[in-house]
Amino acid sequence: MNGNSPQDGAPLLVVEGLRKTFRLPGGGTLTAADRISFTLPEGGSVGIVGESGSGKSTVARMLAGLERPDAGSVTVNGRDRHSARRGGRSRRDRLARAREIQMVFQDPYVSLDPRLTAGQCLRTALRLHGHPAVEDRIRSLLDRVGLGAREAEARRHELSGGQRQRLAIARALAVDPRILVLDEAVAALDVSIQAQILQLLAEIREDTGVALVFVSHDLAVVQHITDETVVMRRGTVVEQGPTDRVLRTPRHAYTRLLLTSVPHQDWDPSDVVRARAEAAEAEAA
Ligand SMILES: Nc1ncnc2c1ncn2[C@@H]1O[C@H](COP(=O)(O)OP(=O)(O)OP(=O)(O)O)[C@@H](O)[C@H]1O
Repeated sequence: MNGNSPQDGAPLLVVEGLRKTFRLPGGGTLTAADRISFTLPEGGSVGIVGESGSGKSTVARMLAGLERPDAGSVTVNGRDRHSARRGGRSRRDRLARAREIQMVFQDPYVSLDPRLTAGQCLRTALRLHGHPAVEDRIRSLLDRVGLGAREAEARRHELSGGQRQRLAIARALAVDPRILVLDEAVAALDVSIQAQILQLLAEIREDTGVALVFVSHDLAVVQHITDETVVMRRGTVVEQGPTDRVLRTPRHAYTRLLLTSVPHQDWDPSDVVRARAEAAEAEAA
């Protein structure tokens, strides 16, 4: 991993009071995220869960620096990622910031250059960040994510969805990030491929010590890969804590609704309707 080690005992990532409000085309505003706070230790893993529109991607984008918060701060290793500098940021600053946090999206198809083979894609990422793009390094990155010599020569349309996501993860890892933010990174994959990618991410975390921020609408997905979970609803955090505790003994009616919505043996969709009514009641109270 690059960079310095965190100051004694301090979390690697500290998110404090983040807020983002968008102007709507017809006038008016929408607060997509408000008062979002959590921490992530070095090598830790946190899940951000909630239904569609709850503000998860907005938070992920603020972490990665793709969206500027209206309030609050994102600090990595004690350094504020959004602090304004006179004259703007230099290219070097921007690249250094990108190396701290890398992001993997739901659909890597759009973010992969159709002209480049998988090997060339990694070479480009390494060069951009000033790493020597030596063949050994490219091969070991591909190997790290379970891609071989055939895939190294393939372009994006010649790779399966799972292979494309493996390549996107390899590209993110090319710069030795401290933190990977994965925004619905397995949502578009078949369940069996999802399991393989989740297993791969767990191994990468174990081997490299990279910390994970796992954004998902699916509680079953965060259950296996995160230590802590943050539950978002309509732009705010309704519950957060150790994943085991949140999933076993949810305190908020909305978390119970999310849990009830996960299909399982003897699952009855009418339970979801009931849980939704309870969540609405709890909100009105
Ligand atoms: N650039 C934008 N301009 C206006 N509104 C936006 C913008 N980006 C997001 N929103 C709105 O902010 C709210 C939160 O969106 P966000 O994408 O963060 O939610 P989400 O939980 O990630 O949902 P999904 O999983 O469906 O992407 C939504 O109501 C969305 O329409």
